[in-house]
Amino acid sequence: MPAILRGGRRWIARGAVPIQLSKVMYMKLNLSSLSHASDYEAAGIQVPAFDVAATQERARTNPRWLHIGPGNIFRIFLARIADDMLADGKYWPITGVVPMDPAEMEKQLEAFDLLTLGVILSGDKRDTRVIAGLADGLATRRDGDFDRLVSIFTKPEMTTVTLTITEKGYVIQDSQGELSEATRADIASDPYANHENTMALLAGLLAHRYQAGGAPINFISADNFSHNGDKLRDSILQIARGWVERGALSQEFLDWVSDDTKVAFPISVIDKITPRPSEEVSEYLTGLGFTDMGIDHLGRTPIAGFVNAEPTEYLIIEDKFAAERPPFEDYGVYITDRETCDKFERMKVTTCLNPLHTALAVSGTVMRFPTIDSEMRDPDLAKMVNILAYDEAMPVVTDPGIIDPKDFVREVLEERFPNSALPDNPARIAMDTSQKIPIRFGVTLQEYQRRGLDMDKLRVIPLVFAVWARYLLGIADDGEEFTPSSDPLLEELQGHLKGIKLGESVDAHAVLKPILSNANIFGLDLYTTPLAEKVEALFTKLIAGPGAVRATIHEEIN
Ligand SMILES: NC(=O)c1ccc[n+]([C@@H]2O[C@H](COP(=O)([O-])OP(=O)(O)OC[C@H]3O[C@@H](n4cnc5c(N)ncnc54)[C@H](O)[C@@H]3O)[C@@H](O)[C@H]2O)c1
Ligand SMILES: O=P(O)(O)OC[C@@H](O)[C@@H](O)[C@H](O)[C@H](O)CO
Repeated sequence: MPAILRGGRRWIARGAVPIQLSKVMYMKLNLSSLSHASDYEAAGIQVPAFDVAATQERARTNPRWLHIGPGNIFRIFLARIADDMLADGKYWPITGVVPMDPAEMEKQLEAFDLLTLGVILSGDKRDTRVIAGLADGLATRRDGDFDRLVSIFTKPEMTTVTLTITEKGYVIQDSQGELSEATRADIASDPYANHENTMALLAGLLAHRYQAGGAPINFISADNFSHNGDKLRDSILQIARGWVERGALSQEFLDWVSDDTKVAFPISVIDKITPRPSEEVSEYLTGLGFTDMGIDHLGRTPIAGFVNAEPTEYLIIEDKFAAERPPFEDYGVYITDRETCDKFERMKVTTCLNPLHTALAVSGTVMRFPTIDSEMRDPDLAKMVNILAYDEAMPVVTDPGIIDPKDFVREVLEERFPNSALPDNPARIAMDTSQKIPIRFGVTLQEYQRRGLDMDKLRVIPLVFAVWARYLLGIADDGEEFTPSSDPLLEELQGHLKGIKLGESVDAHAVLKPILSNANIFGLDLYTTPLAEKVEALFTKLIAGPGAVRATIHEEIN
């Protein structure tokens, strides 16, 4: 939203109500601009309530909390919690570690002296704040940074590692469930080396820590999947075991990593819809006077000095720690027993939020909806996710006690997804769908099987699987091409569907069998359920020609 000059004063349209700034300001987000706090205040932007430069300097030599994958959710949620702690005099600055492209560290974080502008969007309100919880930054693939990472990792006072590296960051197997070639190469290599795969990197860093005395440590995965801490532990242990089996490390090291009083892997659930940076928010910040809040790209991924998100947030962590940790519970985080985490996770990740998101992601992309909220204004799509939530998912939800599932799902369907201020693109959510399905749908299907519930009644779950298969063709419902979001199995899956053309007949069973029978994708072989046959029939309808996706969804849910 551009700034408007009126009588020499600068006005910014903020929602419906223009706010007036006392003077025109042009600034960049960096440490030096923080010394002009009045400029920020004039623009209604909250600034850190502590000495950021001094904290950053101290954090380089006195690290306490390491975060791997300092992307958007981290910057607006965990880093904000750390900022709040620092403001209260609790010394928990974060050292961010970029495990992939060092350009992410340089362009998205270091260019802004590690600061982030957090913009919370709801209705016509935008609450903007400078977040300074990230106090040091490393990129493992940058010369010299790995050595510094080892030195930080071996310090006993650095007791907590958090992660937001996406589901695929934990995967050490191939699509057939065998150890991947890259993992086998890591196991064959020097444990103490700088490994590209994050699981091997962490296993190797633990070897360094053990060698340096083995101070206890906590690993908290904050990625969106079932039993994230267990998966993290399992991947790290498999690699560590491989090293021990070939004699590169001692059994004592493996015993230490396996001992949860020494190395703890609590499970967690994190919830805050954090879309990619939006052009509208970029323009709004530019209108406030920032000259560096444009959106750049790393490959296809948009990056920016700001993060936009919804106001709602939940973080639930299992009370299982081996070492001193940030005082999370004083900052709105639930520290609770495993059962409560489990139930919350089942509610959020496997039933009441993330599966609905994936349903909207694949159908919205194929039907070319620009945002999730615009899909929620479409009666068919809104009805589709309502059926999915209330009729198909809710039967397997158990109340976690800390929030009533009925309230949670109502908030998701009536407030959070329809939030028209939140520019969330279906393509973001469609990323890595093959990795998400086993968690977002497979867990529910397994629960149906376990409880002997009737799967034949399911209408939307098979429809979503069929729309996903249709999505993989890379042809939108208008008959024109689109580029599917990245997914580690994209090429393999598209290989099975090669040659399919809209309007031409196809043997749906033959082309879909290799996909629908893959228990790694669906959590079970769909041919052991009534669903495979339904998916095949739906897929045949969905490829009947342009407009068939819209027509099939309409027909199935009405
Ligand atoms: N964005 C949200 O709404 C949201 C909400 C709740 C939870 N999460 C969880 O957080 C994760 C990150 O989301 P985000 O929005 O911050 O994404 P992002 O793209 O902004 O950040 C992802 C981070 O992970 C790193 N990464 C990506 N692939 C990796 C790999 N294979 N190995 C190691 N590191 C890798 C990236 O370098 C980056 O630092 C999600 O996958 C999800 O599990 C996101
Ligand atoms: O972040 P991902 O890629 O695992 O999933 C995409 C979205 O469904 C997800 O990010 C939600 O926005 C989030 O889970 C809300 O808390």
